[in-house]
Amino acid sequence: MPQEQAPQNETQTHDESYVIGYALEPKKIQNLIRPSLIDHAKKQGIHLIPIDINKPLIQQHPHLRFHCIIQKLQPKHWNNLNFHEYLSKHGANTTTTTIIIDPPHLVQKLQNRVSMLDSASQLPLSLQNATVGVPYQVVVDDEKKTKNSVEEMVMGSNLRFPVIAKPLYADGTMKSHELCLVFDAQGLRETLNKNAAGGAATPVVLQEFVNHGGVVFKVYVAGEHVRCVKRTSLPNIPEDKAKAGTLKFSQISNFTIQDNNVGDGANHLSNIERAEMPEESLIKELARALRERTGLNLFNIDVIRDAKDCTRYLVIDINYFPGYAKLPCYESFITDFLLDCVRNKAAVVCV
Ligand SMILES: Nc1ncnc2c1ncn2[C@@H]1O[C@H](COP(=O)(O)OP(=O)(O)OP(=O)(O)O)[C@@H](O)[C@H]1O
Ligand SMILES: O=P(O)(O)O[C@H]1[C@H](OP(=O)(O)O)[C@@H](OP(=O)(O)O)[C@@H](O)[C@@H](O)[C@@H]1OP(=O)(O)O
Ligand SMILES: [Mg+2]
Ligand SMILES: [Mg+2]
Repeated sequence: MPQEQAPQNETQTHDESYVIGYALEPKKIQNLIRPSLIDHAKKQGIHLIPIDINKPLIQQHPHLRFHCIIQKLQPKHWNNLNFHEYLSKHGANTTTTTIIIDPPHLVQKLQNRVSMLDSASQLPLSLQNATVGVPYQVVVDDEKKTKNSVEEMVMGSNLRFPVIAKPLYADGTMKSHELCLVFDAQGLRETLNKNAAGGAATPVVLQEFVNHGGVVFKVYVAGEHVRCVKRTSLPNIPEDKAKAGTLKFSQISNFTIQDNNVGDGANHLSNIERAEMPEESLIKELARALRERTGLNLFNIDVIRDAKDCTRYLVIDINYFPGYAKLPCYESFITDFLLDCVRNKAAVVCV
């Protein structure tokens, strides 16, 4: 359907026909809004319409009434679009409500690796004897770096090497995904002193590295819909094999076994194949609890399982609006969520 043309029943008459806008950056559109999704959604009465993220929404698609809008936006785009102006015309206090999925102030909490994990700490979850927690972590900012020696930082906390240094701000930039495994005090000194061109400069979080068998469980959440998949992770670091210095890496869970710089390819494949999935009830409870804690609908949770204690799960990362297209049959996963939003508006938290 050309962008300017409204779906035939655009003036909202047919119960089973809905207009969903997507306000996304070009890369996300390319990854997510594939013809297979557009076709599948259309068969369920959902028309997916692109929204230009660089101009006010009120100036776009004058003949369309959006039932719902999904978005992953930088603040400047949020300002450009001026949803508030649009909502004052089509918002909650009018008869033609448009719902915008997930408010930016809640999404922002996932863009800081401290507030992100706060939502996952002390979860009241203990199913089949399994517990879910977060790794121990400390923040090092410029002030702390100047005032304390590396030895003081480590000795003064419960941190033990190896640690992972992660940029504090997980704001979607390439830099925010540049992580560093740090094996000793010298490695930490180097990591903290890197300049802008050299990776993890402050502010960073230093997070306890937990051996977990080289597999990360990615739990994708879209409202009440939940799917868990296994992906590549860092291999175990044997305690008796002392390593020194640092190892930089980025977005390792996207690596396949063809990527030859992640340990031994064959071992990784079998690690992933062999790893048992967490109990479904645990995954569902975790997703439900984090939906409640974060107030968000669209996110994924990276979870690892302690290699020493298979009942101990740890949330290490939460991402807003992740790469759903990596899920098998993601088309129905996304469409079912959108149908829930438009049919049962009370079930979603929105702007
Ligand atoms: N505390 C930890 N212990 C062991 N491994 C970890 C830990 N934290 C992260 N990792 C490994 O590093 C990878 C990247 O870490 P993390 O998910 O925090 O980074 P990210 O850049 O935010 O990732 P994403 O691409 O999912 O947004 C994880 O998938 C996991 O393999
Ligand atoms: O597409 P985007 O730019 O949103 O990238 C997201 C990426 O999806 P993609 O790999 O399909 O691109 C996600 O991968 P999975 O967890 O689903 O594996 C994850 O890395 C997010 O953290 C990224 O969002 P960011 O943190 O950078 O905002
Ligand atoms: Mg991650
Ligand atoms: Mg992340």
